[in-house]
Order: sequence, then structure tokens, then C-alpha cells
Amino acid sequence: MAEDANPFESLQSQIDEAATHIDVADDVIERLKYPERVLETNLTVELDDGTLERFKAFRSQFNGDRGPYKGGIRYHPQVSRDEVKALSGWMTYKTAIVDIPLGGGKGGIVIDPDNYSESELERVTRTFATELRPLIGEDRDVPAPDVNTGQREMNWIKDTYETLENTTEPGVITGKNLASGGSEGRVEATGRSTVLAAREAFDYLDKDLEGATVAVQGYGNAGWIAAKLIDEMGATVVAASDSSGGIYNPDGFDPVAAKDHKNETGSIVGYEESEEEITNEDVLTMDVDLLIPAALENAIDADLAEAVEADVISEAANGPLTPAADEVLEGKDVFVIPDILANAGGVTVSYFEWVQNRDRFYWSEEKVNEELEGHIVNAFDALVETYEEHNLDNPRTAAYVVAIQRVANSFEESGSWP
Ligand SMILES: NC(=O)C1=CN([C@@H]2O[C@H](COP(=O)(O)OP(=O)(O)OC[C@H]3O[C@@H](n4cnc5c(N)ncnc54)[C@H](O)[C@@H]3O)[C@@H](O)[C@H]2O)C=CC1
Ligand SMILES: O=C(O)CCC(=O)C(=O)O
Repeated sequence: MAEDANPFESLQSQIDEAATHIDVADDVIERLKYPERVLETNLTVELDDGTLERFKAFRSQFNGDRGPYKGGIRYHPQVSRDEVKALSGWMTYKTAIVDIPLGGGKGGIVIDPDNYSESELERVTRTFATELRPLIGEDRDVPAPDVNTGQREMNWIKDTYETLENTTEPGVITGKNLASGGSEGRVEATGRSTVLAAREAFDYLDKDLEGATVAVQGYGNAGWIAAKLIDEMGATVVAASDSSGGIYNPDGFDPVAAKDHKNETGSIVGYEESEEEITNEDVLTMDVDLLIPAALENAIDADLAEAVEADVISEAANGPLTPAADEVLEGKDVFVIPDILANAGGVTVSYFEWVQNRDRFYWSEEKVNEELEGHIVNAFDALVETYEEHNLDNPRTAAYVVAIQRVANSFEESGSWP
């Protein structure tokens, strides 16, 4: 298992590294390294057997200089205050690199949803929504899905908020289903940007995506869609894993059938096209052209990075590399497309959902995907321009240079209170 780095410290070291390449004053950088505020709350919820259980929950509002705080809500036993703070910081620089008028936030509940019934999860979610009510709103803070949450939870939060506020405000949350005001293309958006960014990187590096081999770690929303779309672009997905283990076929397998198998059995392990069952570490260190980490933070530490053989990494997950791993991979000339760009499709289409909710006018899937592609290609071009102009060794630093500069500009141009 990879050694754990504190994700909040990882975020701060990424900011510090980028800060050495930009002309932003130290006191402004200091402001950009910490959340503006963090809600820590305890949700007391009645279980189906009538007993009460307490769940710790957080919402971090990192930065609102460029617009309302924006970012997902995660349900996971490892959710912690520092994790949520880091994730909200990454959201701030993510919305900046893709240049959408939003800030950064993130939330989470310390819970393993597999251990609770649907009605218990609904009560937990509605209790959290009640706690969040004074903080959120379409012009204040707009949550969305993340690990182990999806349309169902977003619909519950919207309904709770609208009921308590006695209003209609679908833009208070994104990632809803279509009937509740969701957007076409939101479910696929994170995986879509991961592969669009990979396509741009392959083009930049003069590498052929057609026939390229791909390994995907994590087969949830982000990972499986990335596998499906990269397969459609002509690449060959040879390995994938989820929390139960991995599958491998040197000739490639059908990502959709692998997902069907996971839906039926709970895991991709045992999928019939797999020639060999492999470990999660095998997936991360496989000799492939493209590696897509799509699970959780700290998947690759410095030791594992020594064994990584991929040429390009497109980070669907947030924070999958520790800073020490980043350094090792930089030394090995692995081109890492940073999370804040690679997985920014999710928040970009969330932004489109928010725009559509406010306009009460809905777009076709074709328009959503076309607009998304424009934002990702522009962000990649901005990264490359800065990468070359500053002669940087790490694309992540280039992305942060662009993003920090944009957030700092908004802050500085708003003037100051006496
Ligand atoms: N859902 C979204 O719109 C967005 C998600 N992300 C990031 O993508 C990553 C994955 O999120 P989702 O796909 O939404 O979550 P999900 O809950 O749909 O899927 C997570 C997947 O990771 C697997 N997993 C967990 N631990 C693992 C391990 N140690 N080894 C291998 N697989 C493991 C799970 O089995 C599951 O297949 C997270 O870092 C999340 O923050 C980023 C941007 C947007
Ligand atoms: O769709 C959103 O607003 C945020 C998605 C998210 O949590 C992320 O990009 O990490």
C-alpha cells in the first residue's frame, strides 16, 4: 500500500512550488493556501432499528474570489477535515484553470455507505442538507457528487433545501438527474475530460493514441467512463482495478461489458475477458502508454512511482500522486496531466448545469460536449504555453501557475476593505 501523505500538506506544497514561478506577493499566496472557513458538524440520525448514530461531516469553503464555492460531497470512512480542506483547495485551482466563474469548496461525511440501507442514507443526506442550508445557495456554495454519491443524493439535497427555503432553486446543487434539473453529459463529464486531456497530451508529445495501451485504477464514475471513451478513441484498455482487485488482458477487453459485470457482481474481478487477476499495484505499475488513476488520494507514493512504467498519466482522481511521487515521475520524464485539469470535466459540466438551471433553458448533449471540449482544450493550451514559457519540468506546476495567477488577479482587482 502507498504511504499516506497529508493531502492538505500536498496541496500547500503544490502551491508553494508554483509560487516560485509567479509574480504574486507572498502575503497573497499565504491567503491562497488556506480555506476561508470549514464547517464541522455531527449528524445524529435514526437507523432502521430505532437506534441513533452520530456521523461526522464537513464542508470546506476554500476560496470564493472568482465566484460561488463549488465542489462535491464525498461519503467515505476515510473522510477527514484535512482531506476535505485539500479537496476544496484543488477545486479552487480547478475552476480557475478551466476558467469558469466559480470558487472552490468540498464536503464529506465519514460513512461507509455499503453498511446502511437506502432509507438510512436518505436520512443522513437530508440531515446534512439541513446543516448545510445556511451556507449553500446558487450564489453562495453549490455542492455536487463525488466518491460514493450521485444523482440520488443530489436530488435529496435539492429537495431538502427547496422545501426548507420554500423556493424553487435547482441551481443550489449540480449532478442531479435530468428530471430534477440535471444536465445532459454530467455523468460522463469527468471521464470525458480525462480522455480529452490525454488526447491533447498525446498530440503534444507526438504520440499516437490509436492502439495505445491503457490501465485504469478505480472503476467507478470517473474510471469506467474514461475506459469506455478511450476505447472509443481507438486505444486498448488492457488493465483495470477496483477496491477488490484488478483484471488484465494483453489484447484488451470491452470496458462496457466489464462494467456490466461489476454492476451484476459488485466488482470487476472475475470478469470473463480477464486472462489474469492482478493487484491494484500491478495496474499502477503496468507497462502501458497511458495510466488513469481514478480512485482516491495517495494511490502512488515515491516507492511505487519508481516502479511506474506508463509514459503519460491522466489523473481522473483528485490527488492520486504524493508530492514525492510527483518528483520521482518528473525525474523519469513521465508526463502527468494534473487532476485539476484532467478531471475538471465534472465541474465544468456542473457549471453548465448551473447556467441551465438559472436560465430554465436546457442544452442538448451535443452542445454540452462541444462546450466541454472547448474548455479542456483551452486549459491544456494555457498549461503548455506556461510550461514552455517558464521552462518548467512538471505540467502540474504549469497548471498551478496559470490557476493561482487567475485567482490572485480576482482577489487583487477587487480592492481591499479598510
Ligand atoms: N464523480 C465526479 O464527478 C468526480 C470525481 N472525481 C474524483 O475521481 C475519483 C473517483 O471518484 P468517482 O469515480 O466519482 O467515485 P466512485 O465512488 O464512483 O468510484 C470509486 C472507484 O474507486 C474504486 N477504489 C476505491 N479504492 C480503491 C483502491 N484502493 N484501488 C482500486 N480501486 C479503488 C472503487 O471500487 C470504485 O470503483 C475521486 O478521486 C474523485 O474525487 C473528480 C472529479 C469529479
Ligand atoms: O461538479 C462539481 O461541482 C465538483 C466535482 C468535484 O467534486 C471535483 O471536481 O472534484
